[in-house]
Amino acid sequence: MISYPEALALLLAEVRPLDVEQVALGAARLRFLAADMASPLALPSFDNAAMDGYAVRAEGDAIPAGTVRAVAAMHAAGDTIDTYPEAEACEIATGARMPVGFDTVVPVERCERRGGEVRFLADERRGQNVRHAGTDIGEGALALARGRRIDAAAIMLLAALGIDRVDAVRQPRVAVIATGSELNPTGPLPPGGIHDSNGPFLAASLASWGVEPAGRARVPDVGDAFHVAVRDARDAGADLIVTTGAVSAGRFDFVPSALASLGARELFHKVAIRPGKPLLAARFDGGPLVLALPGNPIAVAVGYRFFVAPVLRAMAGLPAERPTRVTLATPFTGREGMRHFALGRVGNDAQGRQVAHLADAQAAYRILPYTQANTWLTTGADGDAEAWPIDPADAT
Ligand SMILES: Nc1nc2c(c(=O)[nH]1)N[C@H]1C(S)=C(S)[C@@H](COP(=O)(O)OP(=O)(O)OC[C@H]3O[C@@H](n4cnc5c(N)ncnc54)[C@H](O)[C@@H]3O)O[C@H]1N2
Ligand code: MOO
Repeated sequence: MISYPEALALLLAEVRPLDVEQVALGAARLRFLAADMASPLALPSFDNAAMDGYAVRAEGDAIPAGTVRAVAAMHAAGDTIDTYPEAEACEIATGARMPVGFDTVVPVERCERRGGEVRFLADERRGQNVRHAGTDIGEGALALARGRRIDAAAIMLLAALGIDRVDAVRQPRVAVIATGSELNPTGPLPPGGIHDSNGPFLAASLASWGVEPAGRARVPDVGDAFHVAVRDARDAGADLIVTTGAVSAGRFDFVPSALASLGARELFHKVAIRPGKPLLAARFDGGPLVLALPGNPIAVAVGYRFFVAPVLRAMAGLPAERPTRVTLATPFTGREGMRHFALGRVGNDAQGRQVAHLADAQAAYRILPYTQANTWLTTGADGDAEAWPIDPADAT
């Protein structure tokens, strides 16, 4: 049986990075930047007040308590006039550009205003409460690097820089097909029926990654519905088709033969992993990749996390994900020759060190421990473990 690294290498050899397209900032969330972005502006673009108060020109290093200054004007954020040549003090709002020659802001709480004058109640330092141009980012500096996910923080910076279009990687088009005659939507179940949870799980996971859906189907184990769903996904231009179930050894495990009859070339079937061993990968020449995940829910979670996500990363032009090293609270003994993917929780021990605990009672059919875990764990060479975010969309 093929090992996990061998299987992944075969799979990734089939992936080409997706094209780049220009996207409006409002539609760019969850995509990946296709190029480094240099800052077209300095931020802040001008020296401005950090507090509401009075702008003054300090004469020495300090302004002693009791100093009185004549107030010239109210200077608010967005005001275009910025010279008050005769003024001693200028009432100023947070964010307003510092008037020319003014260098210090005294917060209003430490001021006493009497008519046209202001008196300072405490000693003040020269230069305080001014945010200088370029102290967030300088003009021409690297704002965001290629491969950076355009998340809300990136959108905040891009918007502040006045950038309304970005070069981003095209979203991958992914179809999901859940197989199983026992599967039902939510609602009352017939005898022996279960609710489809793999389909909604994959749809949610793929949405959190930021894929473009290219079809979603739930098909029985008999008839030609699977063939139709695969053809529909190909016709919809899917880059990747993810199926669940019917891929192991049973009488109704038709996915391997159905994919072959549709003309898909098998890359591998069965990987030395737990859970998820029966997993199959195939490719339609000139068409989509197919990842056929075994039906048990946690085998689907593993298939998504450790096969689908690396493919999505490669499509985005990202390098392989790097897990963090963690110490296991109790040693983990898996089966020789198998790569085990375990659920766990990373937390602090009594000394404040980070340790990982394996979730109790893990099994491929048990969903509850998955909802309680905060990390995936794989065992490292030296008995320590590698920790991976539960949702690969959270990986950097
Ligand atoms: N004789 C053998 N039996 C099994 C083997 C094997 O190697 N030899 N492998 C076991 C392993 S490991 C797994 S995993 C499962 C995978 O089997 P399939 O991929 O063929 O999946 P199914 O039989 O269709 O389903 C397995 C299990 O998962 C439930 N399921 C399926 N789809 C969904 C869904 N959309 N939502 C929720 N639950 C789903 C299904 O009802 C079954 O309980 O095979 C072992 N057996
Ligand atoms: O390995 Mo299967 O994928 O346990 O459930």
